[in-house]
Amino acid sequence: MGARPPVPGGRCGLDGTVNLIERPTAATIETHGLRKHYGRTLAVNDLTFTVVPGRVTGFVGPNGAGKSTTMRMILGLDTPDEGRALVGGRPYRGLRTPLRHVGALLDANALHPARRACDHLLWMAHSNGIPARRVDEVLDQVGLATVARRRAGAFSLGMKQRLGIAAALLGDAPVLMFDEPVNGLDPEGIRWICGLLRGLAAQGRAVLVSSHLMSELEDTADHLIVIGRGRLLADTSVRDLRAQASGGRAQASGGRAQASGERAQAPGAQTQASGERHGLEQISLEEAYLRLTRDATEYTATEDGT
Ligand SMILES: Nc1ncnc2c1ncn2[C@@H]1O[C@H](COP(=O)(O)OP(=O)(O)OP(=O)(O)O)[C@@H](O)[C@H]1O
Repeated sequence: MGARPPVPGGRCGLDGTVNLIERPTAATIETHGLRKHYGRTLAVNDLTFTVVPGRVTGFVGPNGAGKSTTMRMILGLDTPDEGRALVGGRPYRGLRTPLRHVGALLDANALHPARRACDHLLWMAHSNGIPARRVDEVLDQVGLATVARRRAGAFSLGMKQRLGIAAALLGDAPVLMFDEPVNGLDPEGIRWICGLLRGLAAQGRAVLVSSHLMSELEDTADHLIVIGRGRLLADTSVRDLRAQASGGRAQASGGRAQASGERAQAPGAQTQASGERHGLEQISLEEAYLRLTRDATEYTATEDGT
């Protein structure tokens, strides 16, 4: 079925729907034994995890760990050498109207620079049987309503991120996936997206989000998939990861541990049951993450940067 071109009228100029009936998928992402090489680089190595509905799952790992590759395989943009990825129990490539099943932002620059923001979204909506009124709704939701008719190529990185998020929201999908969505966003924008992610999960959607900003994830994610060198290092709740790392710190407490304990006292830090049990101050999620991934970090700078 071909996409219909936009017509003038209204803020984004359209009202029309292409109806494609397809059974909605469940709100899950599953990977089973995913493996992917690029030449001699083993980017993803026997990766199995499930993202469940109703919570924000952070997808974290050092640079080059394989997060983007995994997300591309989930979206059928890369083919695994082994294993499979399913969205709502089905392979992405088998979905006729994929935006209705999974909304994703992988690369904010993946847009036609000469196309107006609203037209970019209208084409996506048409090809996925999504009512055109959703375009105005999502532009409002991401704060781009006033620049809807501007060419996307002239957008700043932060504006492109918002447009990418709008595209992900377009299909009202039960599964959402964002690859470093806070890149380029200002502090207000970062706060906004953290709230948005929590809200989407509270509606019962499965939300998978990669980020290097552990402090933001600490307040946003309920669960973490941690990978390093393509392998699964942890599939754990945020609470358990911090509690476990804090337990480990008890054997090696010192000045550094004291410092991280102080940080955990900051507003917003969660009280951890096991920490209280052992009479420990909790370390931050960032510290827990660094401990977990220190042997799986490929690219580290020397201390003085030389
Ligand atoms: N198209 C490609 N061709 C060759 N190698 C690739 C390609 N895409 C990824 N890789 C390699 O695969 C590995 C995993 O990369 P990937 O981008 O998935 O990691 P990442 O966890 O998303 O990293 P970052 O946090 O830095 O974005 C890296 O060694 C990377 O160089």
